[in-house]
Amino acid sequence: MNNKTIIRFEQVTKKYDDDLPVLDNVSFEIERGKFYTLLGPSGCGKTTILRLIAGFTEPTSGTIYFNGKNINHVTPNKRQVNTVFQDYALFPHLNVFENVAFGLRIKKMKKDIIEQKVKDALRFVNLSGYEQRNIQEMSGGQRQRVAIARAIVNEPEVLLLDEPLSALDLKLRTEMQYELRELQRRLGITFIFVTHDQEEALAMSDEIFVLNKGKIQQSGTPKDIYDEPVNRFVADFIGESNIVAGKMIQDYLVEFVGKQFECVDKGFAPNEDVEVVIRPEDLEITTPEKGKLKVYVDSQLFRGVHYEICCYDKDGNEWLVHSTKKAEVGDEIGLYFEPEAIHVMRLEENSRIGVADEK
Ligand SMILES: Nc1ncnc2c1ncn2[C@@H]1O[C@H](COP(=O)(O)OP(=O)(O)OP(=O)(O)O)[C@@H](O)[C@H]1O
Repeated sequence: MNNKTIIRFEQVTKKYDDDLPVLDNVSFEIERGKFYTLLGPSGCGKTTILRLIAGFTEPTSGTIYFNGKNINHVTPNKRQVNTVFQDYALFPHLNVFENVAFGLRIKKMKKDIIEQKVKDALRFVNLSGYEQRNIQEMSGGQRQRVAIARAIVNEPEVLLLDEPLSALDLKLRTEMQYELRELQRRLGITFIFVTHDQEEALAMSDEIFVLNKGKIQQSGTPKDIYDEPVNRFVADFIGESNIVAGKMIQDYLVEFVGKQFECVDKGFAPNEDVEVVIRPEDLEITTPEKGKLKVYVDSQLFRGVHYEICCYDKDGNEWLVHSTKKAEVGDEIGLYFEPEAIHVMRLEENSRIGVADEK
């Protein structure tokens, strides 16, 4: 554990009933002052991780540390953590000021201190002047900000955000993404943000944990995860990918679709069966002779910035290409790619599931 670590999960398992675990022996570290995102499909255990951090539920086994102390049995109100819920959970009968002041009143703080703290929190979320408004008179985006103000007024060390943008329309959602990111920078505290939207995760985070079936599949910066997915699940879930079966002949040489290609990967067993990922934007359309692969154009869609071209090789593998060049349906074309565009992954069953587990 390094001295930046604020939260640590050590072999945490959570079972609700006698069912399969919702979280299965998960270990990871969260550092102070960074923006983390838990990303994964519905039911993968994201909210359960937040609930464990907040103290709304306890692990079935394993240990959760906060600032180096075991907090397994510490009640939620004793944790330096606040949560912003998906539905904001605001009190409809209280005005903006009283919503934000609620927790401070329960703590029996002095009136003038409460006033100062609420004012500061509302200023942070650009809602100065809205103190007396009814919650019903606030828009979706404004309610969202009240919910954030109510959480940060307690000066938590960690703010947990459970899909806080999912109720907003696309335009407002994008605006709030910028706002949240900026707010995290200004506050300098740790944000742990839950989403199932991969674009949102890539745009906002310092670090992403990709979860599936109660396990962390991969953790890293958005670029790490996009450029070097460790397995098929991550490659498929993050962005669009072409994934084909291959064989790692030796270091820096991989075979797929019956041909051998130079690549930048190493450390596999000789002739190890692998999966190969190439992103659609890393494929360049050429004449059939100049390409590294020959494919037939099956269909094409104009997507505004690029054409999305669907092709097939002689083995029947589908190749999706994003290109500013147009292709003709039915034509044979070449596909060119650099060695760096090839990402070699171990097969799912052997893959380094839970890179974070190894820390
Ligand atoms: N209180 C509970 N009792 C029993 N099962 C639960 C409970 N809470 C969650 N689960 C189950 O645990 C699994 C993980 O749930 P969790 O809410 O952590 O997933 P999630 O990744 O946040 O999903 P979503 O994106 O749909 O919110 C699901 O199968 C869910 O049905």
